Amino acid sequence: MADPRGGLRLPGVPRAARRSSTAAPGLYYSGKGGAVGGAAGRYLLRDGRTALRAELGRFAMSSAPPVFIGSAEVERLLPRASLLLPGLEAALRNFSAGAAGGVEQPLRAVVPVRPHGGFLGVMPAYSAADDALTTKLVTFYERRGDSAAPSHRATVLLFDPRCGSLRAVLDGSVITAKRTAAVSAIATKLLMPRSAEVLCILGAGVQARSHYEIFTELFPFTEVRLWNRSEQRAVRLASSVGGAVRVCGTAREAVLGADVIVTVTMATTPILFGDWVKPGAHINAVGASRPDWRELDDALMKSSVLVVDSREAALTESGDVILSGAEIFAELGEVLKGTKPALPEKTTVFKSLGMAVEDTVAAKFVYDAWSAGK
Ligand SMILES: NC(=O)C1=CN([C@@H]2O[C@H](COP(=O)(O)OP(=O)(O)OC[C@H]3O[C@@H](n4cnc5c(N)ncnc54)[C@H](O)[C@@H]3O)[C@@H](O)[C@H]2O)C=CC1
Ligand SMILES: O=C(O)C1=NCCCC1
Repeated sequence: MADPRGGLRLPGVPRAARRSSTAAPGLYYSGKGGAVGGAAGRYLLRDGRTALRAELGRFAMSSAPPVFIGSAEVERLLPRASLLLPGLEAALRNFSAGAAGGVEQPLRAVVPVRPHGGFLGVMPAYSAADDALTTKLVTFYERRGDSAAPSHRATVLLFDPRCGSLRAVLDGSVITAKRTAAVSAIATKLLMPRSAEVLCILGAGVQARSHYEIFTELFPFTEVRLWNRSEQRAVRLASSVGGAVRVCGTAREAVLGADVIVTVTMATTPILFGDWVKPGAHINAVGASRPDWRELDDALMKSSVLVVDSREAALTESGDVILSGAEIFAELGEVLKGTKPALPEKTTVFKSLGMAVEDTVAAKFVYDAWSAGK
């Protein structure tokens, strides 16, 4: 089987039944070379042998079979984060419109896994405008050192909103990387100074790459600077992206004079300080998603115009917002709608925590592209 994530286990279907069955409706895999079938099509088996058990038939008839869309396929169907911009802008506007916007999105539940320094986030949302219903399950673990294992892993479940049946299970890591960077790009378009030349990225992981990609696609920066706690990782990222990137030895060196700054680290104490920041710069603060974690210091938080994705989430989850006591000026959706001004001439901070409805938009985009046979 080509898809490295392997198969989804069907509830109530013994492994033996899955191994010895074929020619019946079932679970679909979309990985390249993976296998299989249309709506009434074949059931994929690890060894491709015969005879479907009765319980599998019963399960499969109860609803259309879900498709599994792995990371390589999500990447293929969503090659550029910028494809999400119109859908995300609409979703942000709708979210900030309250009930009239048709976005149902409770505050995410975050379960600490204390002995292992990890967290599980559960992020459900329904968007009436998209008629799409999803839940993302995302784990994030504070790294030990700078190990190569991903710190974040995610899966998105996409349901048929008409009846609640599961339509698709999608890799959520690519979706998370791209939708987060796209939302930062939306904030940047609205809030950055008029002539922005220097981009600075603090952090060199998954989000650093996705932010680099969309920011250099959309904006004409003349210089890109990168700093990471471990310089080796910054050098690796810089040499893999294809464009010119200056790796800086200190965060301060990277920040001084920058017009747009992106913080995408796993830091839990400030790595960006107000007295380094050029007046009028725009900052996308993407990390520090726990109430006691920080990326930005109090001076920067208090002296900037603060825009957030969700007020409720910022006041519950963001250490930078809660511990600094900074006042929230607007939600990004309010600025998009024009009910709050953008103020690009001021120093601005967009505090991003990530919203479930962003995953809804991205998952629907990927699923629709898959359904269209792209
Ligand atoms: N706002 C949103 O929608 C989302 C936010 N995030 C957050 O963005 C941040 C980056 O995520 P990824 O790139 O996926 O993580 P990653 O693990 O791929 O990269 C994290 C980077 O931070 C650096 N780092 C680790 N500990 C540090 C410390 N104590 N101080 C300074 N640097 C440190 C690492 O060297 C690495 O370059 C995380 O805080 C994550 O939780 C992630 C997904 C969505
Ligand atoms: O929105 C997300 O997805 C995440 N946000 C904060 C950290 C974990 C993932």
